[in-house]
Order: sequence, then structure tokens, then C-alpha cells
Amino acid sequence: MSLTFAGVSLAFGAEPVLSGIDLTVAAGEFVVLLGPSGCGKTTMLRLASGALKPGRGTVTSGFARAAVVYQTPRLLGWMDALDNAAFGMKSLGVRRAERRERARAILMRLGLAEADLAKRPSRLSGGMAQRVAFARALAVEPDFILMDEPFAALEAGLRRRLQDLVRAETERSGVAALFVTHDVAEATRLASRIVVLSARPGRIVADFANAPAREAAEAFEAAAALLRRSDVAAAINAAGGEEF
Ligand SMILES: Nc1ncnc2c1ncn2[C@@H]1O[C@H](COP(=O)(O)OP(=O)(O)OP(=O)(O)O)[C@@H](O)[C@H]1O
Repeated sequence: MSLTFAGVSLAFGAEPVLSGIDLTVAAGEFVVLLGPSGCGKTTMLRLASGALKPGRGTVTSGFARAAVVYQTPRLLGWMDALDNAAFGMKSLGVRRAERRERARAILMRLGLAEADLAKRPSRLSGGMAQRVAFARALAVEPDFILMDEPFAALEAGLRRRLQDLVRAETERSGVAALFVTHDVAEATRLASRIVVLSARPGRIVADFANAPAREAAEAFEAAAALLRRSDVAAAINAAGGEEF
């Protein structure tokens, strides 16, 4: 099972956004797409999920079930946390009692307290709401999970705790992941493989294996080493000298 981009290019009107993308994500891999703002990362996720078709080239997926986690939680306001997390299983024909049981177990692993389960999204903190969104994605037992800067809006300490949970949960289930970020330390904490995109139009400028950093200091050292790579430095310079 895998997802393959072969010679993919895409333009919005006259504006080229992605150029000549060749990429395969295999079962069990955790691929982080790292690149500057506007380089086409979200567009690549939309191509990967089938929401968008490429202008040139092909995107083919052999995965049976994909789930998406967005930058904002996108929970249903009239449902409590438990029903939100259970929601995705409905269309799979899972019975209500089992849906709620499965969702509860995942929410507990993700750090929600019993009292949080009956709360509507408006009463959840940003971090709690994003845990519920992640639980909703995991609950359908996907073999591929797409994540679009899911922690960008959260403060650094909370972001690190959620990164640890994402890594633990993806390792536990073996689900393949494609995760978009412009945070270099986040990439080094999560990825089994890091793919670096240039500024728009996005092209792949580096693609290398990464052993996920376990400690904060290790993540920062790995991030510094990544930024010293000549191929990555060239992409940053081409992006106007700004870091990702
Ligand atoms: N539907 C659309 N129509 C026209 N232009 C679009 C559309 N979607 C995205 N774009 C443009 O394509 C470019 C790439 O957008 P995309 O959201 O994929 O970038 P990104 O790398 O995810 O950026 P960021 O890190 O800022 O979220 C941007 O210039 C954006 O304005």
C-alpha cells in the first residue's frame, strides 16, 4: 500500500503552485512535508486526499481509508466531545454503543478527562478540541492519515505534548502519515522521513530519513543540523532568506 505522486504539476490560473512532484508514501511511513508559507503544502494534501486533481501527472493511492486532521478542529458545535470523536464511524456502519466505546478509549489515551467527554466544543480549550479532532480521525482506523499543521495555533509546550501523542498513536497503530508543517523542530520530532519543498512553485529539494527526536534539546539540535544542510539552505535562500 502506498500513495504516489508522479510528475505532478498544478497551477491556479496562470499561477504555478507545484512543479514536477515525485513522491511515494509507503505503509507505516511518517512523512513530514516541510516548506515555506505558500509553497503548496496544503495543495499537496488536497491532491493526496483526492479533493483536487493535478494539472499534469498522476496521484494514485492504494490506501483503503484516509482520515484528515486540519489546522482547526472543525468539530460539530451541537455534539459533545464523545459524539464528535465517534462521528466518523457512523458512515462505516459501526453501532452507536460501540462507536462511543471506541471513541472514549481513544479520548482517554489522548488525555481527556471523564468530565470533558460531555462538553460541547465551545467549552473545550483549543488543545482539547484538537485532541478530539485527532481522536475522530483515529477512530475510523485509517491506514493513512493526513495532517495539515494541526498544532500551528497552539502554544509551544502544548504543541510538544500533542506531538508526543501523535507519534505514540501513529507508532501504536502503524498508520502511514503525511504531515504538513513549516516548523523545523516539529518535523524532526515526528518524521521518519522529511521532504523539503522550495518556495512557490513548490518543488522537492530534499528528501531524507529522520530518526524522530525524543527530547526537546535533541529536536533543536536536529533542526539546526537540518538548516545547515546545503540543499535546505539553498531552498531557504531562494525563499528570500527567511526560515520556514
Ligand atoms: N483554490 C485556490 N485558488 C487559487 N489559488 C490558490 C487556491 N488554493 C491555494 N492557492 C494559492 O496557491 C498557493 C499555495 O497554497 P497552499 O495553501 O497549498 O500553500 P501552503 O504551503 O500550505 O501555505 P501555508 O504554509 O501558508 O499554509 C498560495 O499562493 C495560495 O494562495
